[in-house]
Amino acid sequence: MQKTKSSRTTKRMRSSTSDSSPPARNRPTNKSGPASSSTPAVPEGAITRALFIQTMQILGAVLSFEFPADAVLSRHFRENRELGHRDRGFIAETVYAVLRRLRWLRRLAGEDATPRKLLLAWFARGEGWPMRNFEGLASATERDWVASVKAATLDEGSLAERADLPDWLAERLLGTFDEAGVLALAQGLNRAAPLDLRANVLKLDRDALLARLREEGIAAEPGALSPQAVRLVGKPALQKHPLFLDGSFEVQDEGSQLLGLLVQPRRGELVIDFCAGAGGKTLQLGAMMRSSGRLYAFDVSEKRLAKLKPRMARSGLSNVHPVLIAHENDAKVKRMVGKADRVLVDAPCTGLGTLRRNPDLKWRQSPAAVDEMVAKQTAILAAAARLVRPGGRLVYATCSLLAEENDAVVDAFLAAHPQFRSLSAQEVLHKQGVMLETGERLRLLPHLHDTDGFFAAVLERVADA
Ligand SMILES: C[S@@+](CC[C@H](N)C(=O)[O-])C[C@H]1O[C@@H](n2cnc3c(N)ncnc32)[C@H](O)[C@@H]1O
Repeated sequence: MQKTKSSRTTKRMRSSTSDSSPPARNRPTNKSGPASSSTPAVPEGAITRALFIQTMQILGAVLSFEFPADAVLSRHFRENRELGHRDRGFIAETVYAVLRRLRWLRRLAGEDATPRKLLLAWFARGEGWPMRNFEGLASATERDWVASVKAATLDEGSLAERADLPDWLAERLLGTFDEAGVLALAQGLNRAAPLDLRANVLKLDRDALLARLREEGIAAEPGALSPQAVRLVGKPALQKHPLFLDGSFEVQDEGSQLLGLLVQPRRGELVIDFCAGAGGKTLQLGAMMRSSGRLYAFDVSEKRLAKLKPRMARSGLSNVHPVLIAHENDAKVKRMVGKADRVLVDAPCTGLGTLRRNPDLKWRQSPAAVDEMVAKQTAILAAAARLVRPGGRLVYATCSLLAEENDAVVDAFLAAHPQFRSLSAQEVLHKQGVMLETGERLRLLPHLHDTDGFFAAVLERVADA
């Protein structure tokens, strides 16, 4: 991507897209910084031509859907270190906004609209810019087009169009929700996610973390669901904060924290996090075990496991053992058959519950990808189940919203494995003070719980099986 200099600067903001470090994206304020002698003046609330072009180029790269949007943005920011925090925030927010409302924007701008047109349509209708803001950015002909977009009215459209979802996804969701439910869910998924922290209970409890943050002027509230969660009021930069560096907290969605509570590991146990990735849940489980017993972090991705290492060092945990496996039936897995007190399968999935953070996923996923995931999930769950000792617990979880990846996988597993029975997720949570009315299986939804979308089932291997 071509490098361009921008001038939308001044106020300190930041944008990081890694899942293991504090994020994240900024809300654009539509207020330009003071014009310097080297930059042309822009109307109040508008942006410079350079920033417009840069945003358009990145949007073009993202809309090829070759790579995840957060990877494209991270790479661009790495390669353009001169870009200020405010400009980064503006670019990231704008690209994400267009991805969220892509279907609507294509209806306004034309199905084959270029990134440039989509961007102009977003500023005109999504941001509601006045015509004067387009003067330095668009030609006279384009400004006529912008005026027509501003005036356009659309018919009601199909459910998928109204929900800004691909047809196949809206159809699948109709298997679980009614039309109003799909629309409410889609609206929840189109909002930006808040920033949640998890107190590392090995070092301090949630209330102590909250007090320390507030002492330093960071506005925060206790999480509504997880007793380990702190929800920040804004999105301050925390990557260099002493409490982050000393492992007092990690960034973790509050909904994701409930999965750790469903595993409910105890001191001295042998616990396996079968799909540990960069260890978001491993670290939580390790702290709940008070760094005792043995906690194996399996994953097939060397790159993801490598990201766990610095997090382990910060966390102060000494009970975590990362293990790279080739596949779910690796000999390293087989050695653990029947030995584990608890196994978590945080399965690879379509990730559709995380659309607040990864809005491009809805355009990148497909029915074929769902089928592929279901086959993988089924195989991983069966392999992981073999590790559970009689009387031990198995938790299957995804951040998908699709019944195919959730209930259907668990139902098929239970039908084929009579030695396992279902436990009530609600009861497991209630016993830990989380008074969520979730029923037998945990279902978290952004528009209802203000968390990412999660599903989890708690299973137990019967004692004499
Ligand atoms: C949803 S992510 C896990 C996220 C992680 N638990 C966390 O909290 O950060 C799913 C993980 O499953 C891993 N995976 C994929 N196939 C696997 C397999 N056959 N066995 C074990 N892990 C696998 C992926 O590499 C990925 O890291």
